[in-house]
Amino acid sequence: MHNPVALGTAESAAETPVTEDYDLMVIGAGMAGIAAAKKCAAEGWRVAIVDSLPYGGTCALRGCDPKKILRRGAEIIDSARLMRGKGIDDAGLTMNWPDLMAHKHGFTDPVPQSMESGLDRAGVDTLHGHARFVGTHQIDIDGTRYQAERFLIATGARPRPLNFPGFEHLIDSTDFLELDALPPRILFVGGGFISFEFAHLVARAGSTARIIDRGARPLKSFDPDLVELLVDRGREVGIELRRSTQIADVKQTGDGYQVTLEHDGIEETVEADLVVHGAGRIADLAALGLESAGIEWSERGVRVGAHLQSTSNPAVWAAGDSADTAGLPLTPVAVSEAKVAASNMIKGTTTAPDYAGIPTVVFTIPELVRVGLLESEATEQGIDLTVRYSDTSGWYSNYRIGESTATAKVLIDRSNDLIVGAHLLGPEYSELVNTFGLAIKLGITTRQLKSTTAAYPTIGSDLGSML
Ligand SMILES: Cc1cc2nc3c(=O)[nH]c(=O)nc-3n(C[C@H](O)[C@H](O)[C@H](O)COP(=O)(O)OP(=O)(O)OC[C@H]3O[C@@H](n4cnc5c(N)ncnc54)[C@H](O)[C@@H]3O)c2cc1C
Ligand SMILES: NC(=O)c1ccc[n+]([C@@H]2O[C@H](COP(=O)([O-])OP(=O)(O)OC[C@H]3O[C@@H](n4cnc5c(N)ncnc54)[C@H](O)[C@@H]3O)[C@@H](O)[C@H]2O)c1
Repeated sequence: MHNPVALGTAESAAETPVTEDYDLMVIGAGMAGIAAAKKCAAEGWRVAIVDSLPYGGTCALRGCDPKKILRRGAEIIDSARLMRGKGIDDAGLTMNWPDLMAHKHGFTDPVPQSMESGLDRAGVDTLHGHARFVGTHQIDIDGTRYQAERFLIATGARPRPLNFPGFEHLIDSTDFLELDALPPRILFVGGGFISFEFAHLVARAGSTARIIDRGARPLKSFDPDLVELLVDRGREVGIELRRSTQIADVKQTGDGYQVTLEHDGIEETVEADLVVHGAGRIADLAALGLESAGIEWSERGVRVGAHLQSTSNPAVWAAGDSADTAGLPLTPVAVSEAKVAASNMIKGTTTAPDYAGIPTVVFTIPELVRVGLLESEATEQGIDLTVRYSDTSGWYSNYRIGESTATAKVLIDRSNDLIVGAHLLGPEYSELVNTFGLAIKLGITTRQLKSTTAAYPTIGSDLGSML
């Protein structure tokens, strides 16, 4: 933790004294901000980082990591159920939510201190408070003013504001990951990552899950055939999906909620004990005073050029969920963009991030995975495709664990034998996709991939047969 010392006066008309003068100030101590701060400090730059919340950001504290710890409980319940009558008696097996939460806290609680210590060791000044631009090269942090030659905006994303009557009754993903108990009936607004992942979790914990999506197709960025298989598998464990349905309003009723749904002009009211926001996230920029620094932005993020520098203020860079780039709002993308932005600042270069081969996973049970192009995108690009579609449910790996929903769709460019997309639905396929990602990134042909030998029997040894 850094104690500021007053240095001089502000460069602009502002009269508040400027406390420090840095080579780089990073706003947001999530995965993007921390990666960039360390990289620039390693070059001998004077670097400061600030966050209004404990250090660690969404992924480590309120997203990927705690979510997947809680999912472990659901995995065990589901795995035992799949082995019912095959040697496992799952009668009486239950998820103890408070114990699972305590297990989660065992991971998340030490994160802020350990992140901050790592930054301290790297020579980065660690600041706390809400940052707001007050000039092209100045920010205010809770009444103290700082000046820097450059800024990296890495403020992440927040739930998209909703406007139907009663929206204030919804809890968001952060609240969900802190729940003391799971109530019996949970309704999720939106048919994306958050709703599907949480619905698969609560369904194994004994709650009923209902997902309301305003679109006809949930999980739109994934292969539509595989999404339908996942929806069917979800139905088997009690997850109900309503498509093309709007929320008309949410009313509190004693200790629960009445949610009025509207589909094709017809209204229907359903009961829920909890209503969860899974209707998308927007860049967290509205309270950052970007106008004071002439920084163009939208809800997609800070407008940046291909090398992540602001299109309107050359002192400003952006990375991760708060940058308007072609990269998806995912942790590996945030880290990769932050490293590219830092490298461009240090070397004065104009490198663009390379998003090729970065996989994305919906951590449902089983998991849904994508890397590379969708089949429709590849066809639109005129690629002469071979589509290798395999129902892998009967393969040894899935037979062994009793899973009856598993599929692979691999898209291969016939002209050069390169994989352009891989879409998988099945247990442990979130590990297998990393090999597909490697092949896409490094331009490994299917012939070369098939020439490698995996340990047997492993999920990796199924890869050759998927090609
Ligand atoms: C429930 C959930 C599950 C997810 N699961 C996955 C997953 O499994 N895999 C995956 O790849 N991605 C996942 N994501 C997405 C992933 O968490 C984000 O893409 C990633 O955290 C973005 O990192 P970031 O550094 O850009 O922003 P963040 O980690 O959000 O960090 C931004 C930081 O900026 C701070 N901040 C904001 N405004 C200010 C301000 N004005 N002053 C000071 N500080 C400020 C915030 O407090 C925050 O700590 C998930 C997201 C959610 C919500
Ligand atoms: N495993 C992961 O990598 C992971 C997990 C969770 C979140 N995330 C990140 O967080 C982001 C946000 O997740 P998310 O699930 O909130 O959003 P999302 O963008 O994945 O899905 C939002 C869904 O909500 C629907 N929707 C929007 N407004 C609605 C309304 N008023 N009523 C009904 N439906 C509505 C949309 O049609 C869409 O299907 C994701 O884009 C993802 O990048 C990633």
